[in-house]
Amino acid sequence: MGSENKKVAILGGGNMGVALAKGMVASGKHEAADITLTRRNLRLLEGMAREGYTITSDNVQAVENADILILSILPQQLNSVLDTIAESINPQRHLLISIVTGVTVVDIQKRVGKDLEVVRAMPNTAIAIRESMTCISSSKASAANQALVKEIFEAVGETVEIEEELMTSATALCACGIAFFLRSIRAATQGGTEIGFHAADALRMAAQTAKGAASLLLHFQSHPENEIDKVTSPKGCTIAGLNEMEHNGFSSALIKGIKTSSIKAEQLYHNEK
Ligand SMILES: NC(=O)C1=CN([C@@H]2O[C@H](COP(=O)(O)OP(=O)(O)OC[C@H]3O[C@@H](n4cnc5c(N)ncnc54)[C@H](OP(=O)(O)O)[C@@H]3O)[C@@H](O)[C@H]2O)C=CC1
Ligand SMILES: O=C(O)[C@@H]1CCC=N1
Repeated sequence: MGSENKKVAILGGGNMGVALAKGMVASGKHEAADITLTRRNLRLLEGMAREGYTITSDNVQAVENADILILSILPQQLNSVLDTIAESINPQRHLLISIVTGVTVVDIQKRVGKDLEVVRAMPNTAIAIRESMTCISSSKASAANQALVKEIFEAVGETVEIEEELMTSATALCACGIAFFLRSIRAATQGGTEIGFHAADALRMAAQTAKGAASLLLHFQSHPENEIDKVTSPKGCTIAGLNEMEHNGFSSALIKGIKTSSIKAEQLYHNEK
């Protein structure tokens, strides 16, 4: 049975929970009526209810009505949610997918106290428009559940299967990465405004240029330097600007930021306990 016939409970209807639900329905493989979203402040999910999703503050009820459970709460909120739902989890029925940063499969299984199949997935906010890069670690799940999870996330973007040990690295590169690339577009916009464009025009121009740059790599499957070499004319303005950025630590700042995020991702849950 494919994921389209399954009832899904997304525990934690915040930024990612809502984006994931919208992406799943936009894929055409899921109906809003088959997806339940939970959060404590239900008022903030009223818009989703109007779109046909079931909303509730009752995590136990959501679990009892679902086949697939998706944990989308913050690491510091996890233990209390798992303690609430543990008794209602039926390992024969439920598959649990966790997108919670820095929490391992074993952490979840130990807290629930049952031999439950757990798959970790790390999507990013582009899941709302089905453009996520989702890293999945599902090697400990059955082949059927591995296929199910892949199907869910392939409907909302690209997927890659990775070792669980690399999950926090994937968080830094792909989930936090959305913010890093957006900040670079924001900075380009500020530069564009300083050299003569209205901010709104500069933003549109910078965003489409960034999209074109990423698309070149994906389309030609080429290395960034190959594409950069095509832009940098001898004695030209691109190499002058690029070198000025590098003298100011452009690549270094990005590399250091990604490493810092990866270390922090590892600590989010384990330092809380
Ligand atoms: N944001 C991102 O780009 C990404 C985030 N992640 C991970 O996904 C998870 C969710 O992140 P994000 O959506 O950004 O965080 P949010 O804070 O936006 O969402 C968390 C949600 O959980 C709800 N919540 C808290 N306690 C409970 C509870 N007891 N029962 C039900 N719902 C509860 C909160 O609502 P309320 O307070 O009303 O209960 C809130 O809406 C995190 O673990 C994060 O690390 C992963 C990939 C990308
Ligand atoms: O900043 C965070 O902790 C979360 C995890 C990945 C993206 N946002």
